[in-house]
Amino acid sequence: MVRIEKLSKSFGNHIVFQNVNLELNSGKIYGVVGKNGAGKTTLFNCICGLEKYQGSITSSEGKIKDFTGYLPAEPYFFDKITGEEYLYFMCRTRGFKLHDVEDKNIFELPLKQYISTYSTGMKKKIALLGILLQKNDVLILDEPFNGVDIGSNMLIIQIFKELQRLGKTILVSSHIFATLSEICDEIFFLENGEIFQKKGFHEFLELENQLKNDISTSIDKIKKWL
Ligand SMILES: Nc1ncnc2c1ncn2[C@@H]1O[C@H](COP(=O)(O)OP(=O)(O)OP(=O)(O)O)[C@@H](O)[C@H]1O
Repeated sequence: MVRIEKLSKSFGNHIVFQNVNLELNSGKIYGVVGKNGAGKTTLFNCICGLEKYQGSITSSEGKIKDFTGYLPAEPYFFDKITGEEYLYFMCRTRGFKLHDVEDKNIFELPLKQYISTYSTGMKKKIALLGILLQKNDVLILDEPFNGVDIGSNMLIIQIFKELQRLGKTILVSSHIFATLSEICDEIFFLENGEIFQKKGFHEFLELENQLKNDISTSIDKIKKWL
């Protein structure tokens, strides 16, 4: 379990969020939604130890980075590394050797090619495959569905369900609300520096309606000049 207590993060005078308290339990899928700039990536970076913060983020299982796989919205790769080398590297960082790499190539990626030649969606898939092969207990995924083809999106959803069955913890951000409401046990809504926890079908529906209401003013405006 990951426990987040009194978490606050600012960049200079800009408060991203304040006094956030969350618990991430095993076998659960947590969604994160919020407007562009609401703080989703910043929250993930704090949990993964990539940003300084105030408050505490702890786990009874030890150091969070030792059992957490992070998929950034725009994954970074070394120059001149092939897909296959990357997957071997990712497993090596967890102290084991990767076998039968082609058999693990569920996204049918050209593993002998340099990742620098991959498309945006292919880069996301190789990064996701890397953290899946590591067999992390916690997965933090920043917009995993973005830029990925329809079939792979369906596959990713099924992978999430399988990981949940295995007792893993998933924290996932997305701008596709229907996908999140289908797969998540809880959705965290970031707004104006606060996080609101939504649980269950009715609260998800309420949140979706709230998000729809938020855009109604803009729609009224655009109708006047479009
Ligand atoms: N390194 C930084 N320095 C200064 N401000 C930052 C930095 N990183 C993020 N911010 C600011 O923090 C806020 C939250 O950014 P963040 O990237 O977490 O948003 P987000 O919810 O992930 O947005 P998006 O949906 O567009 O990906 C934004 O106002 C952003 O401008």
